[in-house]
Amino acid sequence: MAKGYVVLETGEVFEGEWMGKDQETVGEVVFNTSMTGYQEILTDPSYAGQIVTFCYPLIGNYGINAVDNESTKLHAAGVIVAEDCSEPSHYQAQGTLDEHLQKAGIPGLRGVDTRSLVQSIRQKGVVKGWITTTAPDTIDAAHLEEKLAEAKGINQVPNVSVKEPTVYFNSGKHVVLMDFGYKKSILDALLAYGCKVTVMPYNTTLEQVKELQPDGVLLSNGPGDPMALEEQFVHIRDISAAFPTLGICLGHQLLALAYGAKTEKMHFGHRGGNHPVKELETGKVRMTSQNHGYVVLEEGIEETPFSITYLNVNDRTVEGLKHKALPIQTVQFHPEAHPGPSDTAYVFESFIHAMEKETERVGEMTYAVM
Ligand SMILES: NC(=O)CC[C@H](N)C(=O)O
Repeated sequence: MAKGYVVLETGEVFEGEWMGKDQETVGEVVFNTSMTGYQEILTDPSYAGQIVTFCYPLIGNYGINAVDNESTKLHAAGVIVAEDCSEPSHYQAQGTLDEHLQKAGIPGLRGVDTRSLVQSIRQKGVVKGWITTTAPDTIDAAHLEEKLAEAKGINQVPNVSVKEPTVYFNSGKHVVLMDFGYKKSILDALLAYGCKVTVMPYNTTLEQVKELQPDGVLLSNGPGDPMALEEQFVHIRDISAAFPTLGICLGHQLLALAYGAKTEKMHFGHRGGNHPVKELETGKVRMTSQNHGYVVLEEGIEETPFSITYLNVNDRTVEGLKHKALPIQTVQFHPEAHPGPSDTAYVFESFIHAMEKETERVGEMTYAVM
């Protein structure tokens, strides 16, 4: 098997064996600590343009199946694993990770010292990397810089968002799902609660949402820097002021920014299935699924109409917000899980409840006028 290398922006080189598509790649090198869920992670549009390093030492052991996709394609730019299992064992398995990467056109490396690679990212922060077969001793700084400049930019949302509205019919509350790169599990969670869902492009305006007469709006997860979507902030603010709103991950960051909060890039982000968050109202700690590289800053929240609902137990970063007057709630973590624990699935219930309360409130107002 051909040798391959991941060459980091810092000049560090990690060696491995080539797997997947026979084609070089560049992207931001991030790591995920989940023990399982590699298929969901690689198909999550939030990873568009990133090279995902799996911390868990054995990946691919239950193969790739037809049910765990979070979207219709693999979005990660590359994959790095310590050991890749070539003989998966699972009743649903339809192939190996390697085969799947080849078909999807995604390159990867196996046999990499992922512990050292992750330690380096933890120390120096996320950096860009280049997966290549070029012998590292022939690469000079200018060549590396030129290659890394090919990495996709921080605004991948227009590439992953739907272009046309898509409706999923059901009998319950009607939710507009603003698609910044939504995970299928978010749609599935809404459908499981009986919601009718209209998936709308990321740049939908208040007028367009109003025409659909929804009961609520959900702003999805998605790739890149939330500040790259600055021109949408005014629309996001208008939409969220008009309907009960839930923001998840990128959706949370966008809502916070739309109301005047600030975000920053984290040193190496939160990506994994066991991030503890504390609900401030109850003091309860819950395990959450996470995947983000940016974070809403606590400083400055008091100048916005939001209060903080959740904090990360490990680093005290903001994990959730609630508008003080309007039915707007946001979470940085992923209540839909996939992969990871579903301890916070109740967030969807609370959103349904907010839509029901709003229907009641509007009903009472109509009754009072009559
Ligand atoms: N999963 C997400 O929505 C990620 C949000 C954003 N792209 C970040 O990395 O912080």
